[in-house]
Amino acid sequence: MKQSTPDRRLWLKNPLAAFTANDLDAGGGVVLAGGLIAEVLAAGQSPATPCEEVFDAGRHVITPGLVNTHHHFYQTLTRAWAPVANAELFPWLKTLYPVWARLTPKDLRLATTAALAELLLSGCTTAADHHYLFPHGLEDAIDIQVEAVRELGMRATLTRGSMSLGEHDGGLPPQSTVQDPDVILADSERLVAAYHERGDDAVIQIALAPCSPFSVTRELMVESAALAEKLDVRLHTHLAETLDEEDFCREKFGLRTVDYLESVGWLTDRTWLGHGIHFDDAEIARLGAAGTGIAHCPSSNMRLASGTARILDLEAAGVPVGLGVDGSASNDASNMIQEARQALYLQRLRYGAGVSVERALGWATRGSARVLGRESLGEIAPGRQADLALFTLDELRFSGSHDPVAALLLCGADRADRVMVGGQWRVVDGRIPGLDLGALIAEHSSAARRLVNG
Ligand SMILES: Nc1nc2[nH]c(O)nc2c(=O)[nH]1
Repeated sequence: MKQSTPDRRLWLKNPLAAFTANDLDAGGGVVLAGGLIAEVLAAGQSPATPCEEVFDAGRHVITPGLVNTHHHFYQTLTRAWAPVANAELFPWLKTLYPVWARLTPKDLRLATTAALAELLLSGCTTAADHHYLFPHGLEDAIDIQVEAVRELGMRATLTRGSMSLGEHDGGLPPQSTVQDPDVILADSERLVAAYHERGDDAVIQIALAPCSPFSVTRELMVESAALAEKLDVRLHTHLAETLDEEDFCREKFGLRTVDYLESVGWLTDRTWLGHGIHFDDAEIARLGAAGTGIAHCPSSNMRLASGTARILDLEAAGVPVGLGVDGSASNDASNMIQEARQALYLQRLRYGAGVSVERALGWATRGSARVLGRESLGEIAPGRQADLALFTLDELRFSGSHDPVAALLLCGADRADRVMVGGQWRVVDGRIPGLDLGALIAEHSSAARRLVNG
């Protein structure tokens, strides 16, 4: 497979259509050089200087690489598991924790690769993961994930998740799944030193991610915020996902969720929150003033019947909004282009049919990049990273469609034909070069069976 090299310019010429996530017209295509977008050409324009390589994009709709802001990769091993198929969050978690506690290093490697491959094939170039289970033998969970990300050539924000509030102390998770806060904080510091890259072209970033109000002590939230400040990394947690969680916060801390967030020093623009559903008007205004981001997870929120996030109100208040597929035990897919469709339709139910396809694609691209603090991603503009997804409309599902960009979501695109990360092709003709998908599916499925059967 021919890859672009720093000294060669590649012109993706005359696409069928392009969504740039800004006002630029990319009808003439995009010129890439040195891992960056060098030029965005309006219809009829040619590159300023000749390009060594030209790719005819006449069959392709080009978008920025999609960015996923919330996931739990390991949960690909517990998709569509009958005991929790019809459960809401708290019983769902309580049934799944003991299963997840049996996770091995091999399971996590397979689950991470499966999740990343599925995301990549759906047009996703940057993925955030929230890994919060570190059973005995899996202390190096994030190290395993780093390897898998590098093998697939994607970008990732891997969050060092944690649980420290077990059942004995009034929390939800079994005692066997929680860790000592000192161990959590020391490992967090180690991971940032080992892997966190800074700069526009960063491949791996690390963030700190105590799991949720009902699985983490107040003290760990405070100490994680202080550590994130010291190390200058981002903070992530679940918040305002369900009314059960709201009741828990009131009973345990005597506070509503946003008051709790503020009381532990997390109401800042360093933080992004998974879900963010149950906020009142005043809380939305406070989140907007603070610049705290939201990972909107529509499929999961419908699957677990958690509620509908007030995304347009959040955006109007200044909250950065991106999309997350959430863990694959509550979606149960890891497909970013489908998630954009789910977001479009769920938000139309709340706000009406005026919510546009472009707005939903904007959440999946530029919005998500902003939520992860990665403004060099998520947009087709000169100087941005050359992370792109190219979709064809050759399948039956698109036949008879007219507007190619609208067709992506309205006709239900589910797979990219080509995906590029930092100027390198990572998906070609709908396949990931070098990945034996059949073998991965066989091994991953067998690991999943072993895991649930104990
Ligand atoms: N959707 C999810 N919500 C969660 N809260 C929590 O503490 N863990 C989870 C999770 O895995 N998924």
